[in-house]
Amino acid sequence: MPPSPLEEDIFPSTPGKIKIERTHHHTMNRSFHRCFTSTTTMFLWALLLIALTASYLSIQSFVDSGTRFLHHPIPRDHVIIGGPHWEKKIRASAQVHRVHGLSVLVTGAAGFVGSHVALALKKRGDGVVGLDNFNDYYDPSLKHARRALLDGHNIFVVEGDINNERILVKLFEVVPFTHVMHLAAQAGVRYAIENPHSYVHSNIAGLVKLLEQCKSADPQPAVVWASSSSVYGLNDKAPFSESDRTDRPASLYAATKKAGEAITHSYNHIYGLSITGLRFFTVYGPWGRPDMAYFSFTQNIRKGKRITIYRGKNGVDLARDFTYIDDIVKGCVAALDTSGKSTGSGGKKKGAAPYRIFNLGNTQPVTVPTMVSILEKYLKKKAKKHVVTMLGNGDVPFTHANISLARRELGYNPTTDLPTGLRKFVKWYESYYVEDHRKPVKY
Ligand SMILES: O=C(O)[C@H]1O[C@H](OP(=O)(O)OP(=O)(O)OC[C@H]2O[C@@H](n3ccc(=O)[nH]c3=O)[C@H](O)[C@@H]2O)[C@H](O)[C@@H](O)[C@@H]1O
Repeated sequence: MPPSPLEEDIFPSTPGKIKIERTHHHTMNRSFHRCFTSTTTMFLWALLLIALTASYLSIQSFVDSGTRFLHHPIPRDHVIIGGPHWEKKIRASAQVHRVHGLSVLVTGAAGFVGSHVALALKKRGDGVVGLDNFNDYYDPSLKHARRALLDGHNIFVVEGDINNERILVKLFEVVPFTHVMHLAAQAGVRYAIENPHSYVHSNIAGLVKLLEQCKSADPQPAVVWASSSSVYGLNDKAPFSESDRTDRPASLYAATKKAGEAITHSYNHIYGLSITGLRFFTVYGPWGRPDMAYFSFTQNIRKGKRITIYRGKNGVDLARDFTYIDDIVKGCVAALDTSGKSTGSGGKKKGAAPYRIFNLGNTQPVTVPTMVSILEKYLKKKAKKHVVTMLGNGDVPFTHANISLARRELGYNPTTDLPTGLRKFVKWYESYYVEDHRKPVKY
């Protein structure tokens, strides 16, 4: 007998947008018929219905006010998890096509870094299965376009949340993954003020769900995951080294990434999971995230709309160690290749396993106004700049990576400077949005 497909929960695992299910529909219909027998009872029923509708609407507005900032996987009832057809697709996608190739579960595969890493792995013959909840933090159509790209390379992206244990269990039942590249997260530094709970949901609860699955798997996979340069927080010793202080986060986003480093350490210690955390420094490039400054600036400069440039204390320009996506991908792949094995199985540790953290930056900080002037040159248009001093929004004044450790251990060697990388980004942007007539969503 074919296994019965598990349909994705009607109540998505990400809280929020609740679909009201019409239960007991037929039973209620019958009762209505019995009761609507006289005009008086009809009138009373009408009154009752009005009262019920009013109280339903007020409850609904209460629910909305509590959850309106949580963004969600777009509920797609047709998504089926499990069943022979689904399993066949997963196995085909996870098929390894080279000697000693890896079999990798990439979470956040429809995301910016995830889609690039998934493609790079597949192209060299590794097996890749993607997982992504396609939430609406930014335009989901871009995520679906990235998925289509992966699909064209025979990479199957499962639509589901890392918090959905049933999906994780099922995936590991079908494929004995050697590695997990964990890139699914709630990104964005300043958005944490608006929507703190989504950071806890994805970056803390989701991470633990995934690690629970990895620790119980047999064989245990090695885990490589995305931390962030933001963990350095108020550290002012430049450039930032992995051994510098990371106990003064400036945003909740940074705090959840720092918590992730501590959480992964405990799984490494207790269960023998091999862990590598990568501190990414403001990654940018083609197929990037529309919520990031370089992307939304491009969009607004093209349209002649005003852009807001944040400035730090005493009128100091903010600076970022912008890192090009291709360099980051090489760092991710090298981290997978050098991860070493997890030692445990089925939740039991058998010995010490590697626990590593690396900066993946570019080592050349550039100020935000300089980044804007590079864009102006490529877009052949002046930006309408609105400069504001912004304090306490989660931003740090500058980031600057010391990458000696990644150079030594991963052979990481970034080669793309900001002008070169932005030129490639603008070229992609114009082909994607202008030539293909897609409409960018406002950010
Ligand atoms: O390095 C990292 O770990 C982080 O890099 C980026 O965070 P951020 O550096 O804040 O990137 P953007 O949001 O693109 O901002 C870049 C710079 O532009 C500035 N900015 C942003 C938006 C805006 O409207 N105006 C503006 O001046 C920010 O203050 C910041 O200095 C990513 O968004 C995070 O997800 C990532 O974890």
